Amino acid sequence: MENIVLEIIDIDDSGRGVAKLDKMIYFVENAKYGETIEASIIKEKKSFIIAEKIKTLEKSPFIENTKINKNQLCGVYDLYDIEYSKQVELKKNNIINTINRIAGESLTDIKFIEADKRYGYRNKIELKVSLDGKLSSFNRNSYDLINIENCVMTTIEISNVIEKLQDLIFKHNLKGYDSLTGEGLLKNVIIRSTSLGETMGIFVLNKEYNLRKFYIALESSNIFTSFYVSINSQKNNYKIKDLVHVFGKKKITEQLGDYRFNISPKAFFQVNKNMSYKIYLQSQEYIKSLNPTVIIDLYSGVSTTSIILAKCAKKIVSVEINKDAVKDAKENAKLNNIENIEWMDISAERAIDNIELNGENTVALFDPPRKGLDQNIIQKIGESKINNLIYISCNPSTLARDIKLFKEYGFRLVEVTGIDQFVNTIESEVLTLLTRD
Ligand SMILES: C[S@@+](CC[C@H](N)C(=O)[O-])C[C@H]1O[C@@H](n2cnc3c(N)ncnc32)[C@H](O)[C@@H]1O
Repeated sequence: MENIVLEIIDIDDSGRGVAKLDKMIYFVENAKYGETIEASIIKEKKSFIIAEKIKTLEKSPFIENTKINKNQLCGVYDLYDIEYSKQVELKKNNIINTINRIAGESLTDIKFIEADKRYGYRNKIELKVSLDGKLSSFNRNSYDLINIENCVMTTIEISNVIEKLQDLIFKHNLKGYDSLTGEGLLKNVIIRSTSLGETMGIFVLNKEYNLRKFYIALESSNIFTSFYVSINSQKNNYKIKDLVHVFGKKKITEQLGDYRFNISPKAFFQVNKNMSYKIYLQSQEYIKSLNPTVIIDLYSGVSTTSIILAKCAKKIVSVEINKDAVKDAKENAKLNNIENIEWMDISAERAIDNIELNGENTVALFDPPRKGLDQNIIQKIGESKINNLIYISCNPSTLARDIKLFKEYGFRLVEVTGIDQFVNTIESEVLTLLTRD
């Protein structure tokens, strides 16, 4: 089949370039927004075609000369060299089009809170290690490793850790891990930082191994405030299993406005400190306009939202499945002198059957993982007396699906706010307010 010429007019949710030709939609990996390419067809479906980029014919007019190379990205940042105003336009359109298409809305514009920093914002990173000990990151959708030089998207604290940690790994001859053979030692290096200058490190090892000398050197280098190790021998599984605390503090502390939060290694915390605070402040604005008696905070993590909203209601019910996060949350409430939160350390799906949903003036707030809400939760809320919902999401598609379902129970979409939490990627955080009479 002959190659075709495509102009990339959009970027989809998973970062692929989107083109239209003869009324057909094309998706192309690694295509830049705004460029014209030569491509070959890989797979033809009824309503779309997957194509492969052969070469760039005309460069995108939106590309900036950032001088950043792929060894400095340390992850997938499809928009890293696209000018910021275009990134904002793409993200806004992505949110608007997704909600209109899936939830049947007709939005023409939404509020969008732009990022305060283009680089140096990520407070968490996961790195892999090649067999010769080089800190690396996975290439998109594969186990291929890209050796890293430094990471332009991470906080300065994490960049400093990476530089010193690499030296120590080389000095002690630590072996990484080979995904093909399943051999080696150091599989995954997770690094977190906070704006108070604290850092946490977690090594995921392929097997038990005596690293005493390395740990002593690591501790005396003062790279990490807190350090843990986990063993996971399952082939190509890089996740944290049981954790062993090796040295330093057990938790690190972050500050948002006047609030402080202790975070344990398995607990979730938003990856962009400044922008996440804006999410919480926007939620607070919505809550203040609703003036509820009770707030039900489902998927509450270390209760960041519950604590920031605590003074706006008589009682908060905070629901989170991760028991470590709930322990942190209880400690965090004390740390911030908050006394009106009740916790449930079970799944939201189970909790929804045990929470009073028909009390006076209750608002439900959701902040689920990417897969969105369970149908049972939507049904229980839909059949309850709750008339106001705040839904925070990092995935516009599942958010839109759930909005559509809430609309069947009489809710209407009042406001949508996009927040640029994941700068230089197509992803955004989206905050919505839904109400019914
Ligand atoms: C996107 S995070 C939001 C956390 C918190 N609202 C924040 O802003 O930091 C989603 C949280 O949901 C929790 N989670 C995942 N599945 C859950 C479930 N089925 N029930 C309750 N919590 C769940 C995760 O552990 C995580 O803490």
